[in-house]
Amino acid sequence: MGSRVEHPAGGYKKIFETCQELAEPIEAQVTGHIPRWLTGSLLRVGPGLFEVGDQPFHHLFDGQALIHKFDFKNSKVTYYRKFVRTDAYVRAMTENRVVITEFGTAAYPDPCRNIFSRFFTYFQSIEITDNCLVNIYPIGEDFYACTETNYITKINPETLETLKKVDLCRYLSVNGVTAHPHVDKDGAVYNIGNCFGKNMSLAYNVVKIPPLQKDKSDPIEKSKVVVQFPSSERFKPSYIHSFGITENYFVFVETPVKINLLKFLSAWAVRGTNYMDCFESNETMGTWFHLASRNPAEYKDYKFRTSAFNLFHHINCYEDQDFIVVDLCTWKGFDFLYNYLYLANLRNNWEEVKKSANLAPQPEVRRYILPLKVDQVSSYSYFTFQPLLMYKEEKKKVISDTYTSPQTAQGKNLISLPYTTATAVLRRDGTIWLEPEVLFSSPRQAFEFPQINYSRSCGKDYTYAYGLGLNHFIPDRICKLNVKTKETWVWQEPDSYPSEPLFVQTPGGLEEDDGILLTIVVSPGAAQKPGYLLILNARDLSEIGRAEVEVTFPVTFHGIYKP
Ligand SMILES: CCCCCCCCCCCCCCCC(=O)OC/C=C(C)/C=C/C=C(C)/C=C/C1=C(C)CCCC1(C)C
Ligand SMILES: [Fe+2]
Repeated sequence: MGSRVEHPAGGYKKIFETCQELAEPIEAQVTGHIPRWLTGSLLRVGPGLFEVGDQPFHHLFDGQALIHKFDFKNSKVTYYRKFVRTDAYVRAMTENRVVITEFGTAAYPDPCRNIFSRFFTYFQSIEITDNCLVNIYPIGEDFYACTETNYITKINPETLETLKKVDLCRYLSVNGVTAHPHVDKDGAVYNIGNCFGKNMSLAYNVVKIPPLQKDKSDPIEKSKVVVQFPSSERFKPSYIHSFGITENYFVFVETPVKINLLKFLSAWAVRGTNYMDCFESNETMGTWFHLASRNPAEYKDYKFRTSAFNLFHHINCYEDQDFIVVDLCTWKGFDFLYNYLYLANLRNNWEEVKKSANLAPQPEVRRYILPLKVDQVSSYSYFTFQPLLMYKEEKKKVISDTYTSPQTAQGKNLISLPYTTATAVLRRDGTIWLEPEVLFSSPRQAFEFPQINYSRSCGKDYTYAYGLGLNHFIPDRICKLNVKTKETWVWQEPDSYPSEPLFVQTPGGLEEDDGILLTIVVSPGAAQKPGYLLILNARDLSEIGRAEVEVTFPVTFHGIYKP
């Protein structure tokens, strides 16, 4: 699955270019075939406008949200796209400048206003962005586009019109939530977000938006916090991009990528800095795993620790006997990966792109296993927990802190599942040190933007994960990974740049991988049309069909298939 493909022509630069929205849907030219049962829409979102007037956006996560839609009906395919009319977009268009600060681009006060009015604007409270470029998810019968702040934007999934902006802070005690909620079979939506409470008390809140109400009222109005995870540091919550859920547990991985709240609340408002300026790495804490039970919703005070990594995407988690299996797309080390995702880096020539990726954290798909039965040992282990300071020398410390005794499980591997090499070792200070089993690793070749057969396998034992292959950050292949055998499959074509593959199950399909993958591909080479929707057989990644259009697509992050 590790790609050896090179991109000297730099065709990937196309996916970081501004495009126009469409006045109406365009019909695509189909080759191969479109399964007759595929009747629905593929909705995806990403940045579509990378500059306003003469002001460029600097970071991959700054461009203004553009929604893409492929409709499938009677084996015909149409394509449509529209910018979301967020406040960030509408005000930028109106004033022809960046008005709301984005992730890596600060907005400056209107130069036309006089010096006194500009001075006061500097001290106004921070205007949080509603630029919903990351994902789309259902709540009740509605669809929302989102970023990771407290604002989500309701859209019409047919016309792509923007319907309303919702401030989650009005209903929930959170400052933002992830763009990766879990949606239960009954339609309940679970998510997690930072909560900066009274007296600067910090926590991570798991929230639940209930399913569609009998009286058809808006489920968001009935949303509530179900459980809280504590923060490892008083003023510095960790950045969270996704979380895990099993039948009975929530899994939260607290990484060393920290948001410095003091910087966020003070410096930014005064000096016109941006979100990226508020991040820092904790070089000593490593990574902490947390668990909470779902019913009753209760935090479980295990102290699972491992070495430092960045985490954006959980693949899946499940319970097996007295263990929780947690599969993750990790990036090794505490250096924040987003530091390497400035557009200037990604738009560089291929040799430069490779140089920069060589300096960044390296990707690895890992399986961690959390033992649930550690009570009998913790009762007589020395359990006054102190933050560990010596993670740099972790291996040495594991040896000196642990000892094997006939009465306790200290120093022994607590994992007894026969199929894994992952370990969990109880240490004298009461922490449980985890070492992963590596499911996939290849230098600077990431298996990212993971997907599974979600309706069948989320939170359950499973076999297959699908993902986008990143070659020095450039998306150039679609991958499938058997998480049990580590067997891999790849779809790849020269000078072609695909997106996250969404799995759609074949109606009545019996096997976990009975289905198709939908991905949108940019192919700027002259010999073909510049963009297409690609349908792959999820069994072996062979091509079933493609629907080509005369336009390219800027990068998209996530999306959904709406049957
Ligand atoms: C698809 C191909 C991509 C090509 C290159 C990609 C390389 C990618 C490497 C893999 C990892 C990818 C992770 C993708 C993550 C993603 O989609 O991130 C988008 C995240 C965004 C836009 C986050 C916005 C967060 C904000 C604005 C947070 C704001 C806040 C704070 C920082 C502190 C206070 C609270 C608040 C306001 C929520
Ligand atoms: Fe994501």
